[in-house]
Amino acid sequence: MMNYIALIPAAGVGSRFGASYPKQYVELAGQAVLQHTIDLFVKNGRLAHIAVIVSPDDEWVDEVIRLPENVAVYRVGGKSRAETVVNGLNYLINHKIIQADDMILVHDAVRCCLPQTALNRLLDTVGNRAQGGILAIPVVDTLKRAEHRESVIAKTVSRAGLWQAQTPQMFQAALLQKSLQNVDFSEITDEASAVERLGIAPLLVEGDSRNIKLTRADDADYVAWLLGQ
Ligand SMILES: Nc1ccn([C@@H]2O[C@H](COP(=O)(O)OP(=O)(O)OP(=O)(O)O)[C@@H](O)[C@H]2O)c(=O)n1
Ligand SMILES: C[C@](O)(CO)[C@H](O)COP(=O)(O)O
Repeated sequence: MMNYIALIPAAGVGSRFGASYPKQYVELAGQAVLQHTIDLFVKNGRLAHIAVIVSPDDEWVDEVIRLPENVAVYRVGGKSRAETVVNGLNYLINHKIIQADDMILVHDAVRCCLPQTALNRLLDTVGNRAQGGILAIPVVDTLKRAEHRESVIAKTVSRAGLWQAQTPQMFQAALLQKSLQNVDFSEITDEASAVERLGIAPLLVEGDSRNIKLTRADDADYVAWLLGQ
C-alpha cells in the first residue's frame, strides 16, 4: 500500500535571515518555526511518517523540538537543500522506513504557514500520479529584467504562463531518488526542476499566497501574524 510521507529539509543556516542561529529554530507565535511546520503535517492526519532532516552537527533540534508520534529526526543534512533532500531520501529508503512507491512531500521547514486547504488540494490532485506535482501560484506582478550591471530596467518580461514554485513538492520516492542522482546540486533549487530534467512534466496545483518562505528578517512579523490567525 502506498503511503504519503513528509520530508522536511531543515539543515539550512539561514544566511539571508541573519540570526545567530538557523531561522527554523526562531520562535514565532509561541514556538519554533520548525515546530509549526511539523505540527501542520501532524494535524493534517494523512501522512504516515514525517521525516525531519537536520545537519549532522545540529545543536538545537533536541532542545527545541517536540516529536509527536510518526515524526522522526534524521541527522543526514547536506551542504545544499537538494543534497539534504537526497541524503534524507536515501536514508529512508535504505533503512526501509519508506517504500519506493510511497509519495514523498518535500516541504521547506520554513514554510510554516501552509494552509490545510492547499495541502489537501495537493494530496487530492496528485494522489499517486506518476508525474507528481507541486504547489505554485501564478505570478501577479509585472516583471522587469535588470540591466546586467546596473539596477535599471533592461526590459519588461511577459508574465503569461509564469508560476512561482512553492512547497510541498510531491513525487514518488523512486522517481525523486532517480532525478537527484548525478546532478550538480547547486543547479537544483527545487525537486520539480530535477524531475523535469528526466523529461517529465509535473502538475502545477494552485498554492496559497500565505504559504510564504521565511527568508529575510523582515518576513518574520508577517509570518508571526499569519501563524496567529
Ligand atoms: N543545506 C541546506 C540548505 C537549506 N535547507 C533547507 O531548505 C529550506 C529552504 O532553504 P532556504 O530558505 O534557502 O534556507 P537556508 O539555506 O537556511 O537560507 P539561506 O539560503 O538564506 O542561507 C529550509 O527549510 C532550509 O533549512 C536544507 O535543508 N539544507
Ligand atoms: C523550493 C523553493 O522553496 C521553491 O520556491 C525554493 O526554490 C527554495 O529556494 P532557496 O534558494 O533554497 O530558498
